[in-house]
Amino acid sequence: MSTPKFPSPSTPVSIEGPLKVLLLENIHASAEEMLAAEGFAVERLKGALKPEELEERIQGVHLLGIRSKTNVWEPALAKAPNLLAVGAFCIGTNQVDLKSANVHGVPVFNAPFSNTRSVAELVIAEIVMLTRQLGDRNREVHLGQWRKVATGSHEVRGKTLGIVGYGHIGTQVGVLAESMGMRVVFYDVMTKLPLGNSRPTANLSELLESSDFVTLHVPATPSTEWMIGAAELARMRKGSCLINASRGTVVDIPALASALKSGHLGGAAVDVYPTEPETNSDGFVTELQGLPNVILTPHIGGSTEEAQAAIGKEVATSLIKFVRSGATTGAVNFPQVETPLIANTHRILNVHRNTPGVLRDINKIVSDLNANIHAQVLSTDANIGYLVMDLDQDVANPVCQAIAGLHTDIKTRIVS
Ligand SMILES: NC(=O)C1=CN([C@@H]2O[C@H](COP(=O)(O)OP(=O)(O)OC[C@H]3O[C@@H](n4cnc5c(N)ncnc54)[C@H](O)[C@@H]3O)[C@@H](O)[C@H]2O)C=CC1
Ligand SMILES: O=C(O)CCC(=O)C(=O)O
Repeated sequence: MSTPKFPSPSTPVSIEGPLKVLLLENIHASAEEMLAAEGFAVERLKGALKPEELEERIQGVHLLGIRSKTNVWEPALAKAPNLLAVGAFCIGTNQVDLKSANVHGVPVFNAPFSNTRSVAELVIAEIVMLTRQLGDRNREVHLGQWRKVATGSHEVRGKTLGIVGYGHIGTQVGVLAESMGMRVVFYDVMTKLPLGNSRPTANLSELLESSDFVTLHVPATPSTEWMIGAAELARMRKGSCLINASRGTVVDIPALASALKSGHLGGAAVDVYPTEPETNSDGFVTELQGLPNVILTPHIGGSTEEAQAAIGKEVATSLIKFVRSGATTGAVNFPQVETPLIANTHRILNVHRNTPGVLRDINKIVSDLNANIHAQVLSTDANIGYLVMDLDQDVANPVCQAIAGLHTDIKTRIVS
């Protein structure tokens, strides 16, 4: 295992004036309202930032909000010693280097199911659209062409839907599909409770071979990278359809384009791509453009007003709780601590390298400064320890300064 790249601060996090928040990618106004109501200085931008732009803009920022398109990697984290937390206003967190964020003492919060239903509903719509070739019929009539045909159009009732990744979204899709009379099978690396009449397949091949529609709902991980390539597409039934609203790295697009051009697949709906534009004004090119019965959408699976408003509130709530009390419950990359504030104390939040003797050194500082500990909670993972400590108000500041000077320190601040 490679040695993590820890930062070496010697002072507590600098917070002078209002906390600085940078929200990117048109995050819903509900988040800005909540964060501004806390007295934070919020800047909200419409688009994503390229890595080099982020490295520039992140300096001095305390809270960063992103969606799926801004990559938060080590070079940016290294330039943001005051960064307290990242809010991913979405489900996926593959765009953040979670390990780097962890060793920089930066918890990453997401919204694990606020847009789940929106994705599931889009997928259901696409199943019907694909089987009735609605995209093509719609385009033709707009162009003044009248092609009233039944050939190749089917009802979904009685057809088999194969769901790859039977998590939050996959299960919702399954429940909705059964209500339309579809037979549902699923494949997941974990053992999952089958909802309704759905049943698991023994492996991915069995699912591909037995489904009329295959829909993908896996996260972007090394195990899902290009998991649907030429070999997997060849296993799918002739005339069947593929739907990908998961991540662009899951499907080999050139292989999908070949399977569609050859007529092996009857159609596809694709919402996510290996490379996506950063803003709505950038152009976009994919090999799938212009192919018959192919629905292409611009990563809008979770883009409904309901989902975005809920995500804005959910992630802003996590960020505010973390700022005010250090609560890390729900952070996807951090030891979990949530403990009530104690009146008339000051709270020190300390992230440190998880090496032997750190707690001894910290407690020696506390003891040397004759400070009384009202509460102390430590939670650790392989690389870091996260310590929440409530002290008498008059000693908290010198204790915080001294802890930040330890060679094991990563990030320290006071909540008062
Ligand atoms: N198009 C869009 O706008 C949106 C896309 N997404 C994407 O959808 C993904 C899934 O979201 P959720 O259902 O909420 O996640 P989830 O974590 O609830 O479910 C994912 C499931 O995939 C399974 N899985 C992981 N690796 C697998 C593999 N190699 N083979 C088979 N199964 C595997 C997991 O065990 C889990 O059950 C997200 O990670 C995100 O990338 C999420 C929201 C919106
Ligand atoms: O709406 C977005 O920005 C991203 C949606 C998504 O892909 C997710 O939630 O993981």
